Amino acid sequence: MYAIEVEKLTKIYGKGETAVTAIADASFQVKPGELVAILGPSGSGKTTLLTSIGLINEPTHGTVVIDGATVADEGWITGIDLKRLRREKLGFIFQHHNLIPFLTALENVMVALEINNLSGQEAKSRATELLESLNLGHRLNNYPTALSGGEAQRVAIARALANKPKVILADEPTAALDTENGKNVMSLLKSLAVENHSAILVVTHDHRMVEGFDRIFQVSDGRITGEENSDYNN
Ligand SMILES: Nc1ncnc2c1ncn2[C@@H]1O[C@H](COP(=O)(O)OP(=O)(O)OP(=O)(O)O)[C@@H](O)[C@H]1O
Repeated sequence: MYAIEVEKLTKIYGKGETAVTAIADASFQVKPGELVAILGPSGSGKTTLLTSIGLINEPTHGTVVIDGATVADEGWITGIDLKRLRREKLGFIFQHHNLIPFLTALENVMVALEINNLSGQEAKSRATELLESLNLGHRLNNYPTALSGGEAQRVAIARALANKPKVILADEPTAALDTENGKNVMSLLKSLAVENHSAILVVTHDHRMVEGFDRIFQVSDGRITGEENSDYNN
């Protein structure tokens, strides 16, 4: 079974003369454990593609299937609990970390677990373990303002992975980082694809960050115009 199946996905913002087709007829599948990059210039539709798959942005046309569940077929399927699916199946990593400023690193990760009904002590152990595996064991009780950009982004990654989602969607996760921290975040995502068997879709406009990805989609003007595989190097 595929982790993500997208068939003729189209997203049009607005109506009439001001309508913008941000994504047109995108079709592809991603297997569990696959790491896929979406590359393309600003405004080409990368974020729209991700938010449509991430059940945030209702597709105008086409089908979206997440982990075997059809969630959109010419619009959201009524009766499906999108919030629950998002919570249980998806991990979202944004360009800026979006950590909750008044919670510590540990608490930021625990919140994600508690929303999924993991109790206090269990949530604490799992969050601690995750943060330690990301070399943040010494930062558990720090607030986001006391973390470096790379550390905060790793906390956000821990939070996105806390519930072992089948699908991880990352929108420019390295944009706020220097090259070295950016490469660290990418290699972390790679190892998590392997260990958790999650499908990972990463939007970027930085060619240097996509070494070792299984596949690379080129997006231009709302269309997937090309696909390269892992021997891509730049
Ligand atoms: N909420 C919205 N309402 C109207 N138009 C939108 C909206 N969001 C995006 N667009 C338009 O859709 C197109 C694709 O935008 P999108 O943000 O998906 O591109 P992107 O490739 O992610 O860009 P960037 O790399 O700059 O983040 C652009 O023309 C944009 O102006």
